[in-house]
Amino acid sequence: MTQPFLSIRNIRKTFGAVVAVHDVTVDIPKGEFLTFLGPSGSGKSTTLYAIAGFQDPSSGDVLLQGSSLLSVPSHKRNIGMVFQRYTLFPHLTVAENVAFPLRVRRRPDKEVKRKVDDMLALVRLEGFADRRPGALSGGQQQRVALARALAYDPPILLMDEPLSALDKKLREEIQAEIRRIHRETGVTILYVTHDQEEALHLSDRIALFKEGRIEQIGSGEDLYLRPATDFVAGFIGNSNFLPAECLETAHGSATIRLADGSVVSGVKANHSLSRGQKARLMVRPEAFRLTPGASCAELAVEFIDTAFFGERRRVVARTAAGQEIDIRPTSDAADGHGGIASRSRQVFFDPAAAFLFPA
Ligand SMILES: Nc1ncnc2c1ncn2[C@@H]1O[C@H](COP(=O)(O)OP(=O)(O)OP(=O)(O)O)[C@@H](O)[C@H]1O
Repeated sequence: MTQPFLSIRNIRKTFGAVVAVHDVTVDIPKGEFLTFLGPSGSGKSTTLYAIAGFQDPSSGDVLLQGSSLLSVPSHKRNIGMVFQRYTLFPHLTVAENVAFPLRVRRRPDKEVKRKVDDMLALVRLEGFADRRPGALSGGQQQRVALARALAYDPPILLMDEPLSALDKKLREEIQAEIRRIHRETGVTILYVTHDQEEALHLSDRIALFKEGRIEQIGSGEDLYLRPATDFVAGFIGNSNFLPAECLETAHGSATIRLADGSVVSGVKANHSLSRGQKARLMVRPEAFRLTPGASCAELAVEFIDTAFFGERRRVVARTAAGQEIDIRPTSDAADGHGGIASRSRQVFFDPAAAFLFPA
């Protein structure tokens, strides 16, 4: 087997009685864009800091091409870093900021000048070389931070919520830039965010953290289409969880009773559930249809509200059991249903596209 480029082995980190990271293991191939996603306090930053060398793990190891980094001081790990808060030196110009890591490494003047020009071109800030950070927008400052982090060609770039201080439009713009820079440089990126859209947009793979552990790791598609647990299903994308009771399971398929008394068979069940066990059926809002289809299950609802969102319409409905659910039919499928409120009707879903989890 080929040796992984970067290997995080059973990292655990405690602060007194607090276990920030329980046990995190992940192998990262060279050139991958891996995102640590998860709610606040789930251990993403602590894991990143163990790789950066800002915090020693209580146990476990971090290996770069097979060699442990733990005894290497942070500034000698050759890892670029970009953080949430702009960490530029305010008294230095943009060019001097970008040159800083090269000056520290005593690179010749000519090389420094060339590299600064290249980096400013990479982040599209040619012409800003002589400004000071205070005269730049937040987005421009983060681009300078990115240029500085990449100036000495580190093999790994760590980014901890680098866009969270920016507004939505700017965030999306810089996300596209980060993708381009990742493509052009081939640098291995580990990125921390609690924003699932950002994670889906940027990453080759996402490691979803929960309470100091990785709950599931895979492509955005894996996590969305094949969530291993109800936590993953609830965190990635939108979801409706309908309370259910398991009536029968066989060969990965279950028959269940929903709270309104209706019985649904052919539900995909990856977890072992026994007869009578309480469960939760997860149906994506876009998996509901307004017209029946082959082998679709039906659910009696009342439409409460509906709004137009371009390609899709959002419908809020209430089941006969009194639960509000979110439905996102395509707008053309919803044609003629748009203005209907407070009317009882059926909605339909394919049981094989729904997920059953233990309650
Ligand atoms: N220096 C510290 N001392 C004590 N507890 C800490 C310290 N650093 C982190 N923690 C705790 O460890 C847990 C994990 O924190 P961490 O910052 O890794 O989470 P996170 O997933 O990055 O969260 P966020 O998205 O809010 O930054 C939290 O409960 C946090 O309070």
